[in-house]
Amino acid sequence: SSTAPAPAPARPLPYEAIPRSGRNAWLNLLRFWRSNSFQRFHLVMQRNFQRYGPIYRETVGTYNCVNVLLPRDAAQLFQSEGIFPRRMGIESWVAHRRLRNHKCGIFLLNGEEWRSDRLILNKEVISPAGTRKFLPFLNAVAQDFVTLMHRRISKNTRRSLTIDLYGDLFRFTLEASSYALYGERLGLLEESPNAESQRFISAVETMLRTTLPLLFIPPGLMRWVNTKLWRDHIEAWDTIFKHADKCIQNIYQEFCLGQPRKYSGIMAELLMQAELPLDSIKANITEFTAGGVDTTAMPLLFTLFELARNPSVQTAIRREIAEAESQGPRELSKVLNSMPLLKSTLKETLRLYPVGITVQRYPTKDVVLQNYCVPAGTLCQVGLYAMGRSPEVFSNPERYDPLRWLSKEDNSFKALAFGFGARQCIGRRLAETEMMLFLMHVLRNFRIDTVSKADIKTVFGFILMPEKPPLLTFRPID
Ligand code: HEC
Ligand SMILES: C[C@@H](NS(C)(=O)=O)c1cncc(N2C(=O)c3ccc(Cl)cc3C2(C)C)c1
Repeated sequence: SSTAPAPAPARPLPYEAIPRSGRNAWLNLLRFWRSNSFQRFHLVMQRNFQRYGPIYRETVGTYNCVNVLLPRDAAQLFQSEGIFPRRMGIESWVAHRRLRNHKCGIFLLNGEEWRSDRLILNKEVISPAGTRKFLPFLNAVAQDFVTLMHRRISKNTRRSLTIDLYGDLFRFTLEASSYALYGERLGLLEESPNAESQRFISAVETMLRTTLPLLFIPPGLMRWVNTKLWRDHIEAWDTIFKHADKCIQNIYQEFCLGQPRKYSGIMAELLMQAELPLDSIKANITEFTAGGVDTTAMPLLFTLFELARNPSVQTAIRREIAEAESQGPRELSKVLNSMPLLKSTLKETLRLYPVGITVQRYPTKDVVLQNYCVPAGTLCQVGLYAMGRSPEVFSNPERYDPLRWLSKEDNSFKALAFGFGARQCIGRRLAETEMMLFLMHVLRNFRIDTVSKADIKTVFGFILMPEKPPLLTFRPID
């Protein structure tokens, strides 16, 4: 029998017809500014998707953006990113680099400049070969963290330790990423962590906190509206660059005196390859140093909290770790690849607590999203926080269930916490490896518990973070 012709796809609706949140851009900005909505940006987006549907347009100040949350629209968007994918720039960061005559790292570069640096850096930072080289460095630091916790527990008779892990996690991630980058231990996990590195950690926090209000206002205006905010921002940046410069000088000095024979970190490899000029190496290593602290510490805190309030998941992971260990001594990367549940646990944490709450692109050609025609060059972003908690995308979204990632279900374009494609997070392998090794050693040595089973409220401070850090209890496993 003749099959009826498939209905012609409806002609895409015009861009102007996309539902809009709020009418007047400047009124929006004022409202945002007054109600300090920046910190709840992820929740505002989630509510807007519930109100307007899977696509809506937002104009806040000079910022105009199309927001989507479904995997298929993310796929459409990435298909039109071109060979020089671009996300929204951060004016205030670029302004600082110009002020101090520093080069920009790949995060701030675009076009050919970005691509040439990125391809060179990929080999040492995100490639499997590069990852295998720095993996033992991360493992040593994860083991030292466990030693530090045992030392603290042995100091009290209760044989348990209840602490706010915030500060310790920042010290762990800075110690680990610095060791992988510079091949040098900062000594942050010893009794008296040195003050200079502590100052660096708080400078990264200050810089991120002061970035937020600057995101939506042109810094030219900002300098006059709120000079203290601007001054704090610049001061924090100067501290960050001074710290990174000191680490780089140490390595550069030794390198000039004689090339190290064995692998001594990402920075030394880049110096030896000499494919990037020194000022480009400095600009990128500084980004990696600062970008490797909060971004990796937060998901660890959220994972420990979720495992504390989901003891059955915690037990299942502990069993997987024991199983992986019982296969006898193997190369560490093979051990990590034999722990799918642990890897899915990280995915589950990043689904509910995506460090970067959105992924942004400017499509290079017109793209159809939710049957609307979006012109090339329009800023579009995928709301990761809203997607991760949308019942349209994930069944029982509120349930912390890492096994969902191991089911036969089609999860394509659902795990976007590290972005997508050629411009995805270059620190992805460093972060994943660091977090897996940390959790492997911590879970093998301690049972994690928490009193409060209530959800953690999150705030957006350029990084998604807990409003109040949870209190966790560590009990040694004899
Ligand atoms: C060592 C450095 C480093 C670490 C650690 C790191 N990042 Fe990144 N990340 C970067 C850099 C650099 C970029 C910019 C890459 C580019 O533009 O080519 C980036 C970009 C991203 C992007 C944008 C990707 C895109 O497709 O636009 C996301 C999302 C992201 N990171 C998420 C994360 C998450 C989640 C973590 C930790 C759980 C993390 N990052 C840890 C360095 C890092
Ligand atoms: C949170 C998320 N935002 S995103 C990229 O998705 O919009 C993110 C993901 N990966 C890395 C970062 N970084 C930082 O934290 C940071 C600090 C200081 C400098 Cl000099 C460079 C950075 C980068 C951009 C590497 C931030």
